[in-house]
Amino acid sequence: MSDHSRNLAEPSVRPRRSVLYMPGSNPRALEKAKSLAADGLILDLEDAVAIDAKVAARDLVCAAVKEGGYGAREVIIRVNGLDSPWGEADIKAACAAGPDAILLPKVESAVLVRQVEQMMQEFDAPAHTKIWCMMETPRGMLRAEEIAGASDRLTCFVMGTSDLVKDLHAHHTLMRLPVVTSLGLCLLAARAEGLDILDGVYLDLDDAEGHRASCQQGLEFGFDGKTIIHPKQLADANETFAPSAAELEYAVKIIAAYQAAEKQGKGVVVVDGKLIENLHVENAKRLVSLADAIAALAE
Ligand SMILES: CC(C)(COP(=O)(O)OP(=O)(O)OC[C@H]1O[C@@H](n2cnc3c(N)ncnc32)[C@H](O)[C@@H]1OP(=O)(O)O)[C@@H](O)C(=O)NCCC(=O)NCCSC(=O)C[C@H](O)C(=O)O
Ligand SMILES: [Mg+2]
Repeated sequence: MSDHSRNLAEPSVRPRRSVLYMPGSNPRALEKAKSLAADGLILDLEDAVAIDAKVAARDLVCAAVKEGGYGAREVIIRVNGLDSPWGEADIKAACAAGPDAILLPKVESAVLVRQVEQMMQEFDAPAHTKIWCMMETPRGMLRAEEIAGASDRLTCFVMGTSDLVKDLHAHHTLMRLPVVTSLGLCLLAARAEGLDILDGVYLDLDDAEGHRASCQQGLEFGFDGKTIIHPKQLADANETFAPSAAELEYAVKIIAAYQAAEKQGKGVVVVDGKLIENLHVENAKRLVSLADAIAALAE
C-alpha cells in the first residue's frame, strides 16, 4: 500500500483498465502478451479463430495457460458457444488449464450461465476460475439483469459492441448513441449484482484520438476498463481508467476530512467549498484502493 493511503483504503480491487484480445491461433501474440502492460488478456477461441484452426488454437491456448509466465495479468479464455461444435470441449479443456476466467460469448440467458457453472463443477475447474459473460446480442441486453444474477461464479460482463452493432443493424458512431441503451442496461445489471464490467473494443487501429475519446466516454459511463485489440491501445486505456494524481489527492483529502468530522460526531463536512457526505467518501475509498492495486501490479 502506498504511503498516502495507509489506513484510508477499502479492501483492494482488481484493476481491469485494459484487457487485450488475441487470437488463440497466434503463438506470437500469446508470447508477446507476457511483456505487455495489460491488466488482462483474453485468449480467444471464438470469432478471431478460423474454423479450421479451432482445435489447434484450443490446444495452444490451454498449453500457454498451463505453462504460465503471464505474471500478475489476468488470463481469460474466450470459448466458443455451447451451440457450436467446439463449445463443450473448449470448456472442458479450459477447466483443466485453470485460467482466471472462462469468457462465454453471446450470452442470452441465466440458464446458460448455470449450465456452464454445472459443467465447470463436473470438469473440476479450480475455484479461482470464474465465469465472465460477453454481452453482445439484443436478447442478452433484454435479459442483462437475470444473467448478472445467475451465478456466484460470474464476476464480470464484457460488452461486445461489434456483434451488438451488427445485430441492431446500427452504425459505429463517435458518440455511440445507437448502443447507449444497451450499455446502460448492462451497466445497471452489473452494478446491481456487484459485477465488474468492461467496455467494448475500438476497431479503428489508426485512430488514436478516437480511441482515447472512446476510453474517456467509457470511464464516464462507469466501466471498469476497456477491451482492446492491439498493444498500441494499451497506454490510453491504462491511463484513462486509472485515477489521476489530482483525483487521488482529492480522494485522500476528503477521506481524512470526513474521518475528522466523524470524530466530532458530524456526518457531513465541507472540503474546498463542496459538501462531502458518506457516499463521496465511499467513492474516494474505491479510487484509493484502485490506485493501490495498480501500484501493486508494478511491484
Ligand atoms: C489486428 C491484428 C491482426 C494486427 O496484427 P499485426 O499485423 O501483427 O499487428 P502489428 O504488426 O502492428 O503488431 C505489432 C506487434 O504487436 C503484436 N500484437 C499485435 N496484436 C496483438 C495482440 N492482439 N495481442 C498480442 N500481441 C499483439 C504483434 O505480434 C507485433 O509484435 P512483434 O512480433 O514483437 O513485432 C492483431 O492486433 C489482432 O489479431 N488483434 C486481436 C484481434 C482479436 O482478437 N479480435 C477478436 C476480439 S474483438 C471482438 O470480437 C469483441 C466482441 O466479441 C464484439 O463482438 O465486439
Ligand atoms: Mg463478439
